[in-house]
Amino acid sequence: MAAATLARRIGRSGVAVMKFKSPPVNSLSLEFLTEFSISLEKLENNRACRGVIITSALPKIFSSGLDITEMCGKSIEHYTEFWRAVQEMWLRLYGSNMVTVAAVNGSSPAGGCLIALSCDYRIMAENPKFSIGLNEAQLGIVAPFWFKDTFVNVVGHRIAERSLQLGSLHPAPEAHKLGLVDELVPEEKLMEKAAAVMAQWLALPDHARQLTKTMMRKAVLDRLVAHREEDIKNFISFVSKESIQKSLRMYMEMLKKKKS
Ligand SMILES: CCCCC/C=C\C/C=C\CC/C=C/CC(=O)SCCNC(=O)CCNC(=O)[C@H](O)C(C)(C)COP(=O)(O)OP(=O)(O)OC[C@H]1O[C@@H](n2cnc3c(N)ncnc32)[C@H](O)[C@@H]1OP(=O)(O)O
Repeated sequence: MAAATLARRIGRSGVAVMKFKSPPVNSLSLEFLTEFSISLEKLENNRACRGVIITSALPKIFSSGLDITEMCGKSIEHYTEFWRAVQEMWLRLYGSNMVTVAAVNGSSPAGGCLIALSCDYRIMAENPKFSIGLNEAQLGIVAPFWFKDTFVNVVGHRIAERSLQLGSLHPAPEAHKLGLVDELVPEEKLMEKAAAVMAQWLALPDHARQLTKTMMRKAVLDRLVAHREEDIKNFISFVSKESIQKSLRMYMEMLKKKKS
């Protein structure tokens, strides 16, 4: 891979640590997503690995979500490849047999939030400047049904409905209150806490935990598998609309202006 987006390490405890490292904001480009999926596949196939902690090597940002430039002014072929890579990443992570813990050490909008939601447990740094949520509506786009399903499975229908319609980004304390993250800890304690949670989950026999996880997640995973091609078509037709392209361009401009 051209860019070193991820570092991973499997300790004697059978736990890998994956650190997102794609400056400036760990946006999920096609290359990043491909590398992430391959890394997950390798860990999944490694019998020595029973769990993975996902965090960021960058200060203040866990992941800024899907790389918006991948959805602007590109060809149908590119959109197809990109969206398939997004689907693949989610199918691997949400369907993983490993214990997955997100150590959310920075802001995590949209696709970044999806990664955290797809893990078994979320611990977030208790910094109110860090926020997390599915804010797609704020960009004038719509979270796909499997983003929504993943969200509903974590926080329940009512909270998900309100949060999705408003495209809310919840500061860490609010995210904790809503159940979007399981725990808040001081930033310097995040990895220590993630390791402790991991040890607790790994204390159970793998087969019982894995079968239970499959039972809880299968319906949602199967729904995307059954409608994968249709979902790609929907993405392409949605993102190809001039009105959507305009919204995305304006959002990127707003991000740039914010700096000046
Ligand atoms: C009913 C029919 C339904 C059909 C539906 C079918 C399909 C669905 C269709 C579409 C769904 C698509 C789903 C998308 C999910 C997503 O993930 S969209 C991405 C959402 N992400 C965001 O909104 C985050 C935007 N970024 C920020 O808020 C901030 O950057 C930050 C993360 C909080 C960091 O702030 P900070 O001040 O530290 O940094 P800067 O803002 O200065 O950013 C630095 C640099 O990075 C660029 N950038 C930031 N985020 C992104 C990104 N997501 N993609 C690409 N580039 C990004 C930013 O522009 C700066 O660039 P520079 O000015 O050139 O330095």
